Amino acid sequence: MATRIRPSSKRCAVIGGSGFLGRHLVEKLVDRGYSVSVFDIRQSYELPGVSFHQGDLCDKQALLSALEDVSLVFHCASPAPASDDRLLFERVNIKGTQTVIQACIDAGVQKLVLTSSASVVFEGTDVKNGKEDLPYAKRPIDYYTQTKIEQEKLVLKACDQQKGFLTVAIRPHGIFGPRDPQLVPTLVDAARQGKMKFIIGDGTNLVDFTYVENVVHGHILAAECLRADSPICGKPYHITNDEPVRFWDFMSEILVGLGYAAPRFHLPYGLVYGIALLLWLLTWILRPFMSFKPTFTPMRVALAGTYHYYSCERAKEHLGYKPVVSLKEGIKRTVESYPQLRRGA
Ligand SMILES: NC(=O)C1=CN([C@@H]2O[C@H](COP(=O)(O)OP(=O)(O)OC[C@H]3O[C@@H](n4cnc5c(N)ncnc54)[C@H](OP(=O)(O)O)[C@@H]3O)[C@@H](O)[C@H]2O)C=CC1
Ligand SMILES: CC(C)CCC[C@@H](C)[C@H]1CC[C@H]2C3=C(CC[C@]12C)[C@@]1(C)CCC(=O)C[C@@H]1CC3
Repeated sequence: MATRIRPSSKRCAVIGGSGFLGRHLVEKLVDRGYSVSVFDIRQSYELPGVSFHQGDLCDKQALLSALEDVSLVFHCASPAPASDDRLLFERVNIKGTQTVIQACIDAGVQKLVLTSSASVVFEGTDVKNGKEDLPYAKRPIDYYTQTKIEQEKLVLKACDQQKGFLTVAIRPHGIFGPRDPQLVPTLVDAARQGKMKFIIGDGTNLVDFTYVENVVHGHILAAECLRADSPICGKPYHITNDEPVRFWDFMSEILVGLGYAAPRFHLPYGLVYGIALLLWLLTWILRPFMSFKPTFTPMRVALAGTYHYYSCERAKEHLGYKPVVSLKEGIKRTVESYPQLRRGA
């Protein structure tokens, strides 16, 4: 009888490896001696030691060719959270994740590490030092979060120690760093349009912003700790910088670092949220006639005006996690990485 060759434990696949977090993860894995297959709907770079497989993760056959001889899979693909395409989120984050799980099982993959989000417990009201045992949001803030909840449940439920298919979910929050296409570019765009003069609320709300290398570190630790007898099987883990910061101080540091003025004038949270909701409704009604994307969506206002920071004690205890880059250093590296976004550039 032919014996099945056990895939090398240093051979892994990163689904979503062309994206912001995915690429940082791929680079670190290569540094650590892994050979990596990237599966993504697009290819955005080339790197020695990395093979690229372009395809849609909803296509099992396409996935299977990228998972050949792979023992460990990271799934960090998702449509952009700013999209309001509910069907796309459902197709990719829910149905696509079912396909990823099935493809992993069919290909004999032993470990699946999902990039979830700490927002799966966030309903638009304060979360202070939230732990992993908080219930999933009953009223998630948007379709993106709604489908991240379903996605996480699917992956954690698929964990089967008897069958040797092990899963774990990493819940990062507010990832930032070089090449991030969302946070800094959106902020600078708003500043260039003169929209960053106001602080929503009293400006004291603490939130987590997590430097991308810390998120990568959490993923790799989870993958390396995932064994049939480990307590981490089938569990979610918050990964943060462990340095909650005032939302508006963080935004101001980035803005000032890039040469823009920090916001100064306060506006009441309820008023801004109400206006954002009205605008959102209006753009939704007028969608067939015009396309207009407001900067201050209800989701962004909720994130800008409430507390949302999370405990990473469980990750420290079970994974040996400790942030490797401080918030101050992360901000410095991020600001330096965007010369094209500096004021006047
Ligand atoms: N950024 C953040 O602050 C946070 C992110 N997360 C999670 O981290 C993960 C990575 O996020 P981030 O790096 O910021 O996102 P990116 O959009 O930069 O990366 C996601 C990648 O997945 C690709 N992708 C999208 N749909 C498919 C598909 N159907 N098949 C194959 N590939 C696909 C994207 O391609 P394309 O760009 O063409 O769509 C992109 O290359 C996501 O799961 C996100 O939910 C969690 C918490 C916070
Ligand atoms: C215009 C300003 C008020 C806000 C500009 C910055 C925002 C674009 C970002 C501030 C918090 C960020 C955040 C996310 C995306 C970018 C921000 C809204 C996520 C929604 C990304 C995906 C997640 O899983 C959760 C994140 C929470 C924080």
